[in-house]
Amino acid sequence: MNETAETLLHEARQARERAYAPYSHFLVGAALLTRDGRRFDGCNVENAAYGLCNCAERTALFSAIAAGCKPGDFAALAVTADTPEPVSPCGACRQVLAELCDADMPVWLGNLGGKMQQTTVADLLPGAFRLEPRQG
Ligand SMILES: O=c1ccn([C@H]2C[C@H](O)[C@@H](CO)O2)c(=O)[nH]1
Ligand SMILES: [Zn+2]
Repeated sequence: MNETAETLLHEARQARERAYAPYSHFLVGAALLTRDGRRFDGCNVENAAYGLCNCAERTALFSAIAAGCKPGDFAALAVTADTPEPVSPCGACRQVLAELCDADMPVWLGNLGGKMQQTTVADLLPGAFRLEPRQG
């Protein structure tokens, strides 16, 4: 595992501890790195109206956008949860990743046991729907 992946997964694990998940009790953390070296963390935030639950990945991406980042500004994302295998992002997050991140952006998926799987945005959602095509 490279140093950036290790650092980002460590931050994702810390962000996971801030998850608000009283309904599923499934805590997830994410850490997003921008090309200019900034970091944005995310955790899942649930709601009694279950459809409003927001995943860790989207929390990180949306807070980066809210801070002024633009699509394509991102270099890598790490996500972790307490799963037997590296956590697998949901379809909604894959769609948001496909819109905001470059197709070849690395995504590091981890678990608390230290397993790690490297993938990319395009591998997570091949043939993603887009109104304005980006590469991939
Ligand atoms: O990759 C994932 C998968 C699930 N969740 C959240 C959504 C919900 O709060 C809880 C159970 O699905 O986990 C994430 O944050 N990221
Ligand atoms: Zn999701």
